[in-house]
Amino acid sequence: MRIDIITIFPDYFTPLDLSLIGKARRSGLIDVRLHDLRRWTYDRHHTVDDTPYGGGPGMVMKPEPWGEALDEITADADAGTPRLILPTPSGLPFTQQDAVRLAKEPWLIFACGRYEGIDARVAVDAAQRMPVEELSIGDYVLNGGEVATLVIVEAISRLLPGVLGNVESITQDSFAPGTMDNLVEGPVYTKPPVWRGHEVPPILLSGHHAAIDRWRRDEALRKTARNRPDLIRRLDPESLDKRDREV
Ligand SMILES: N#Cc1c(-c2ccc3ccn(Cc4ccc(CN5CCOCC5)cc4)c3c2)n[nH]c1N
Repeated sequence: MRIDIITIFPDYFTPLDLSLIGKARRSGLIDVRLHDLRRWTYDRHHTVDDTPYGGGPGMVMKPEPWGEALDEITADADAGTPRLILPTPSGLPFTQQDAVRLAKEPWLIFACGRYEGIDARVAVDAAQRMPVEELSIGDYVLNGGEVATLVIVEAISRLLPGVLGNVESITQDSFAPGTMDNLVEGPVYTKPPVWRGHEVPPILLSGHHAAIDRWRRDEALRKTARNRPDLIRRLDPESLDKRDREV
């Protein structure tokens, strides 16, 4: 997968040099290319913003640099057609299902806005040449699209074959379609068996795998009911067995 990221703060993305994503980049599994938007400005101050038409608070990102940046980056005809991802507070909620869907894309471009956002014509113009998605990572306000892009890139990259050593951890993920029925994960434990007087639940040391699986599902149901009752309501009643209903 090729990922192009356009931003005025390229240094925000040094975390993509680290850990499993950094390893995937070095092995060629993921081709991440960072672009400083100011490269497509020509005034002395490398201006990327201006006052909003119609008044209002803050500044808006000018369309010209974005248009030229996207033109140059997408001119690479050999790479096929990219999908442009625009993080924004007003975007569609980004979900695990979106991560699964976008992980199948060969080429993504992320436009990281700042200030009060990017001139709306940039998305309209880009949509004439490629699919464009406005996505939000949650109902809280950030200062720009960089953190959201890091979140989305990590959620997608970890699903790519070869990036995570342990494929099973993907299938056991919360929100992963299928296996855990979109339940959140229950508590996890490791050695020592007793720590500061706190014991690991004995069932986990029993070696009875069917009982352990049952206990884990019970704990996932309990935690989901406590922290995410909205997910419980969405569960297909057919997916709950008699024991589940007793939890
Ligand atoms: N994904 C994601 C995000 C973002 C996000 C993503 C991208 C950009 C680019 C600029 N910003 C700052 C910003 C703050 C507030 C507002 C709204 N105001 C606009 C003017 O009228 C008042 C209301 C817009 C832009 C961004 C924030 N925040 N939270 C998420 N889940």
